[in-house]
Amino acid sequence: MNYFDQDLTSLHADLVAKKISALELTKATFANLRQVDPQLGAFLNLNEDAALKRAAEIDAKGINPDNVMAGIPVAVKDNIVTKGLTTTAASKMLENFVPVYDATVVEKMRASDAIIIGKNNMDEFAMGGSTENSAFKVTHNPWDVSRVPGGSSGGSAVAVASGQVPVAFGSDTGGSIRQPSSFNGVVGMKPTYGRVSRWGLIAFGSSLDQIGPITRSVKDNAAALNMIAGYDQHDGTSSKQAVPDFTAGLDGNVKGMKIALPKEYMGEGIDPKVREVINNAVKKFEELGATVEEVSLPNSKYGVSAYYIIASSEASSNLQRFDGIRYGFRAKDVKNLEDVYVRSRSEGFGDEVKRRIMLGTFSLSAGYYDAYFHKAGQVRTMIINDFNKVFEDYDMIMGPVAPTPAFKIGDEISDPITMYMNDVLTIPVNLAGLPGMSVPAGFADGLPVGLQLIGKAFDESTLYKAGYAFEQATDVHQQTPKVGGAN
Ligand SMILES: NC(=O)C[C@H](N)C(=O)O
Repeated sequence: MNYFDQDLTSLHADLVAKKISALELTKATFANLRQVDPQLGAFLNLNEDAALKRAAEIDAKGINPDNVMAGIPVAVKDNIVTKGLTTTAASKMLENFVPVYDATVVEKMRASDAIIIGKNNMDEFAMGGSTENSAFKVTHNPWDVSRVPGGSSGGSAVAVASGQVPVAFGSDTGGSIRQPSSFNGVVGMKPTYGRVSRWGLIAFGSSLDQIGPITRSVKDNAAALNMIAGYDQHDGTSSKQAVPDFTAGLDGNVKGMKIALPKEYMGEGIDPKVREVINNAVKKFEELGATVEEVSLPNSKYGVSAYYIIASSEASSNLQRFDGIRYGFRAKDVKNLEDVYVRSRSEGFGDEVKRRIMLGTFSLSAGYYDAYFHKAGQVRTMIINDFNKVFEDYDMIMGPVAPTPAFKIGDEISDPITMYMNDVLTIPVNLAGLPGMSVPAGFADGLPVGLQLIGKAFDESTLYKAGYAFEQATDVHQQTPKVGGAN
């Protein structure tokens, strides 16, 4: 069974009415996955035995009619630790790593009786925008298998887009949920920094990383965020802000909403076909009674440079723990201690990860710190100020997610700067810690294009409200990709 014709509401109704059991649903999910995923490669490892056992337990105790996630199969990006289930971050360094604890989000999934189906492919340690940096496999875009799925949460976005699971969880440091969601025609939310616990997320850029849901519809996305949001004593940066019900207020009404369209997001470097899709979305919002006005985020253009200094600096520190001693990959036939470090890290990490470690170590080193890391922090403040100024007058910002639709596998991987520029429109949102969502907006030459909605801190609700209204007014989200509908 694929999930193209079902959403969480209808699945939940069927489970409660016992039209299908959680066990039958789980079995059907694996049966379909075995047909579909060999063509796509969204999963790195499956959790089949444990999932079937868990589904039977959930059936035995009964589906809670007030919990829409009960008995629902979900997929999890492979940088989110799962107790007893291999978690590799798509790195040779962690090829055989079986965590001894669950990430807080995974604990919440288990507490909600969601069923973890497996772990999704990604760029190694979440560094990349195409999933081509995985040490293990290539993931293909279900709309055109010669194209990348985006990244770094490419496997999670493909698992949902191809109808294999109704919900997947990714992480977003500079666009890693939103860009693959845009490339695959699904809904992806990067929540406000602090909204979701990072405990158990294998750290990349700790001041930027957030976990968020990927789904086929806005309402499903809101329900999935309900499950994972909230303060966690294990994550000092998680927020005590009250968590609203994100599915409330989805009424299709955006009359009077004031929306800002940054001119920098629609200018040079943006594929004209992407711009056309976004312009049509603007018209749709205006028809629905919102006002859309052009604004400026003048410092956006410095975002990519600042991000690759900040994120790489944080990564160089976070990845020090992979030293060949404590856990993870250790090189064979080593001569001495230094050889353990050097060879384990040289052989265990892929090229992009090494590039970031070197970049980060350089920008943190004495003599360069002020010129790079400190300066990048100042740029970050300017970007935050740009957003604050716009949000004095507007409820929400919108624009494209990425400058282009999905590109061909192999086309950009040898050119890091081109790859980094993919994130030019998503990175500022992470630097400012704001919520950002990709909603399917249309197609360019048969490839999905996402609309990015950016909100005030802790105002995911406005994004869901607007995204829902847009979704109801278009049929884009009902289209299905070439690969996925096996049975
Ligand atoms: N991790 C992310 O959010 C994606 C970004 N392309 C990066 O490589 O850093």
